[in-house]
Parts: sequence; structure tokens; C-alpha cells
Amino acid sequence: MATMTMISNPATKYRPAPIAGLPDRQWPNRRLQQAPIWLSTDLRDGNQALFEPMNLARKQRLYQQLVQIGFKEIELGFPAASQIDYDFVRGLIATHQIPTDVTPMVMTQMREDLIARTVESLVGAKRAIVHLYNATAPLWREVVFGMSVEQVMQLIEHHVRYLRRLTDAHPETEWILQYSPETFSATELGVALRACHTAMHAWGISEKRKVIINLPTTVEASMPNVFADQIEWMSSHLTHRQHVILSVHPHNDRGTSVAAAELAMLAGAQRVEGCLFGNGERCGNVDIVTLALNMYTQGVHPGLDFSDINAVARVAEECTQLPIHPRHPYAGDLVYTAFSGSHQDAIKKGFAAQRPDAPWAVPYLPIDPADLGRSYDSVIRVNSQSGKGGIAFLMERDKGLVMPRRMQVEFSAVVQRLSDASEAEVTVDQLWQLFDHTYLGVTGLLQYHGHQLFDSEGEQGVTLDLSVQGQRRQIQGSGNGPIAATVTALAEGFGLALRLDSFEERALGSGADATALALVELACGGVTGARFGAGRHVNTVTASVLAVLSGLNRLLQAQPELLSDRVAESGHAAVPA
Ligand SMILES: CC(=O)SCCNC(=O)CCNC(=O)[C@H](O)C(C)(C)COP(=O)(O)OP(=O)(O)OC[C@H]1O[C@@H](n2cnc3c(N)ncnc32)[C@H](O)[C@@H]1OP(=O)(O)O
Ligand SMILES: CC(C)C(=O)C(=O)O
Repeated sequence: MATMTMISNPATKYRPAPIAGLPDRQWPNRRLQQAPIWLSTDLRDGNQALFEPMNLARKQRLYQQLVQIGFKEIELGFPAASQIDYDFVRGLIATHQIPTDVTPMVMTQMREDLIARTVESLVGAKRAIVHLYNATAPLWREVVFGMSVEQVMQLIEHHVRYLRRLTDAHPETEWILQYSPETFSATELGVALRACHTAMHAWGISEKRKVIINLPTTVEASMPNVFADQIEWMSSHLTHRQHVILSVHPHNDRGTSVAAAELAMLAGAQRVEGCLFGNGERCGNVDIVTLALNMYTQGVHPGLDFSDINAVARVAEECTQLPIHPRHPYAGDLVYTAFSGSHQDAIKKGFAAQRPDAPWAVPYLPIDPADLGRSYDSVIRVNSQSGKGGIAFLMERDKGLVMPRRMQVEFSAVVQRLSDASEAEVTVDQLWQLFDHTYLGVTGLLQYHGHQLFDSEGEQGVTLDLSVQGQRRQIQGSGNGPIAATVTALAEGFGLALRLDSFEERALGSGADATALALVELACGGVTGARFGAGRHVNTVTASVLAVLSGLNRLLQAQPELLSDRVAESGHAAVPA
């Protein structure tokens, strides 16, 4: 039976990529300080990688989005290969939809009929880049084209001259040549350099006839540092360097296209070609959104506007019909969301400490989501990996409930039990319901019917009207305030060693809807651990009494016999129910 498995020694099948070997390389010591010229190839390389290439309407929609983002160079397509692309380019030119500061680019192979049709598609444009390419790497020369290096150079020379002749006949347009030695990163550097020089000279490179030399990792096959060495070598060996705009076109086969583009810029690339969210052939073109926002988070404005990144993402998804991964850098639905407890805690503290005018320094958030039109709404979500910090953050932000720290610890254990059992995210409304059920609506041995306050020899006295295990009872106590009096009434009434460890009261809501929320921490001799209780009422004293009863009921849940034993002994008058 044939087996298709990984082989034990991949060295017998795969060769490591050659390295350029650049002993005096300069790029590692440099820092990115300026945005490159961006070229969006969403409508060409991105489009040619789709199951279903974009129709005119989708191309138009994505084009408008690219202009709005601020791209000044946009590759519109391959007009000689597709009628849609041809009509699209003609339509934009005829209806004056290309802003004066935007330069359109179109691609063509080195074939006369295709070049002629390409130039025809651009007639009437104010300025245009014609992108000529041919494969230069040995594998392509030998297997795909069956050409020697010499023949490759002749192909370039002939077709660039041909393009020059055709474009010279349309002086109303400012023509720019872009030449790409396709498969550059797999090409011997000497051959790639020769191919570029051939194209530059055939075009007649000069101050007025600048050339874009675009170096692709057509198939990304080595580490980004190797590519950077190749770019630095080319940048320092190209003649007429001042008239060359050195561009890169990284693909993402190894998942390192962003790093490759960044290091290439350090190495001398002045221009980057890529697609929004990394769409493109196979594993994609370099993701321009990530590249641009990486710069932004280093304090360098990329010159592209992603202030409403969700809108850009939705247009890209609609036009390409490819979903953006929820963890996609900067744009994914989950990238401003922390589930794990320690992250939530740190983010909560970071937001609290962040001053509006200070450099951004919120742990776990490399960028302020607000800069991209994202809200903090989903920064913290709760599941079984969450801790007290995240729960407290949500309850405070969405419900206005600030819990004392020890109560956060206690409540997070309750939440943990729920999220472990449900194996799902717990929403803030579920949290609130759980809080309500745990503290406010706690049912237990003691049931509240009412209370009355009275003066008691300079102290505050209280009479509590309760049901205790179904029997109606009144008990009394006094203290230096209604809460102390309530605790005394319960302690003396049932012979409990009850102690109030903390009390806090807050307003929930505002105006006519405001209610008081009282939070107490109680301890009782004979019961391990302290328990929090909560009471909510429009009247602040009633909220406090309810909170103490809630706390005691929760204590007694752990040890109900503590009360039953005492109730039998207590001699207070019962009142008719
Ligand atoms: C790396 C890149 O992304 S490059 C861009 C690739 N994009 C596209 O190919 C999308 C649009 N392309 C097309 O619609 C078609 O390929 C066309 C219209 C351009 C050409 O179609 P066809 O003439 O039918 O050729 P086909 O699609 O089979 O392409 C292979 C031929 O193109 C030749 N070719 C490939 N690249 C080039 C080039 N840069 N210059 C000249 N010829 C080339 C090949 O040698 C091969 O020629 P052969 O048939 O004589 O052996
Ligand atoms: C730049 C062109 C030729 C390209 O799409 C590639 O090589 O990936």
C-alpha cells in the first residue's frame, strides 16, 4: 500500500536556500523611520488568487476602498488577459475616477500582442505604470521557458524597447516602467542584476524616466534575513540608483512575508507591494495592513488610514469572498479580547493607569483599539480561563458594580464553577444574574419581612421581623448604627459569634432609578471563612439590613445546623405569620 508520509530525512528531498553572504551588511543596524511607497496589488495579484475573480462591481468597490485608505499606487489588473480588467481600466480613465495623486499600474507578460493591448487600455491616463515581468530563476529558465540566460536578456531588451516605442506614441501620458524579475529571490544575484540593468537601459532610464525595479519573493523560500541580504546587495549594485525606485513584492509561503518586507526596507527597499489582510497567491501577498500598523505602533505614520478597520475588513471580505481570521493582526474579531485571567487583570489595571496624553502603555494591547475605530467592548470576556480581574472589570464597566477585592475573589470562584460546567463564555448579563442569584436573591434559613428602627439609650436599636426555618420571629438588638444593631440582633438572637468585617455601600443607576447596593463581609465563629452578602433597595438602611441577612444566610448554607441548634434554644416571641 502506498504511504504518503513525512520522510525521515528531509535533506534527501529538500535543499536549504542559498544565502547571499554579505559580510558588511548594514541593514541590521538600521531602524524604520519612514513609510515606503505602498502599492496595492489587491486588484491584480489578490484577484488572480481567488476562486472567483472579482466582477466589475466588486473591483470597483475595492478600488474605491483602496483610494479611501490612501494608496497612491494601485495595480488595477492584467487588462490584456481579461476583458473585465480591460473594461475596468478603461472605465476608470473614461469616467475620471483616478484622483490626480493616484497612479494606476497594470501588468503584462513580455509578449508584443499583450503589451499592445495593455498600452491601449491606458490611453488617456494622466500617468501610468506598465508592469513588465519575466521569470529569471534557473528552474523557470530551464523548465518553464527553455531559455538560456542570454535569451532571457534578449526577451527583456526586445519587449521593453517595444513598450517604449508604443508609449512614446502617447506623450500625453506620463509613462513609468516597472520591471519585475519574477522569482527574484530564487535567481542568482548576478543574473537578476543583469536582467534589471537590461530593462533599465532599454527603457532609457534617466532623471525624467525613472524605473521601478520590483524584486519579488515569488515563492517565499528562505528566512527574511536572507532576503534582506539580497535586497541590500541589489540596492548597492544597481547603476543609476538615484533614478531607480527599489520595490519589493513578498509572498508568504513561509509565513514570514511581513518580516521579509520589514527587513527589506531596512536593506534599501523604498516601495512595498502587497494586499490588504494578506490575500494573494497560495499563502498570500504580504499583508499591508499589518505592515502599516506595525509601523504605526513604532511611532511612524504609514500614510494609510485604517481609522475604521472593521469597515475595511468587511469590504475586503465582501470583494474577495474570503473571511478574515478572528486572530488576524490588528483586524481580527478577537484581537482586542483577553480571555485569560492574568491578562484581563493586567489590561484592567493598564486602562486605569493610562493617562490620555502619555505614550500608550496598556499591557497586552500593542495598539489602542480606538485608533482603529475598535471599541473596548470586547477587550475582556469571561470563560473558564478567566480570573477575578476580568469579571470585576466587566461588572464595573457594564453594571456599575465595584466589588471589594476579597469579594472579587469569592465571586470569581462562583463564576469559575459555572464556566467550567458550561464550557462556554459567560456574558456580562449572565454574570449579573449569577451575582443576583448568589447574593441578592439568596434564599436560606432566614427570610426578611421588615424592620423597625428605634432609639435605645443613645444607641440605634432595630427590631427585625424574620421567618426562621418557616417560623415568624422578631428579634432586637442595638449598636452604634443600623448595621451594627442588625448584627447584634442576629448574634444575640441566635447565640452566634457573628462579626462584621467590612461594609460598603454604593449607588447603582442614577436619578429616579437609583438604588442602594450594600456589600458586607461577615465572619461567624464555628464557620470557616468569611462570606460576603449584598442587599439592594431604594432605602439605604433596608439595603444594609438585607446585605447582613444575605451574608448570614450564605454563612449558614455552609453549616445550617449552627442556626437550627440555636433556634430551638432562643426564647424570643413569635408573631403570627
Ligand atoms: C507571479 C505572477 O503572479 S505573474 C502573473 C500571473 N498572472 C496571470 O497569469 C493571470 C493572467 N494570465 C492569463 O490570463 C494568461 O496566462 C495569459 C492571457 C496572460 C496568457 O495565456 P496563454 O497564452 O494561454 O498562456 P498560459 O496561460 O498557458 O501561460 C503560459 C505561457 O506564457 C508564457 N509566459 C509566462 N510568463 C511570461 C512572461 N512574463 N513573458 C512572456 N511569456 C510568458 C509561458 O512561457 C507559456 O508560454 P508557452 O505557452 O509558449 O509555453
Ligand atoms: C511581481 C510579480 C511578477 C509577481 O506577482 C510575483 O513574482 O509574485
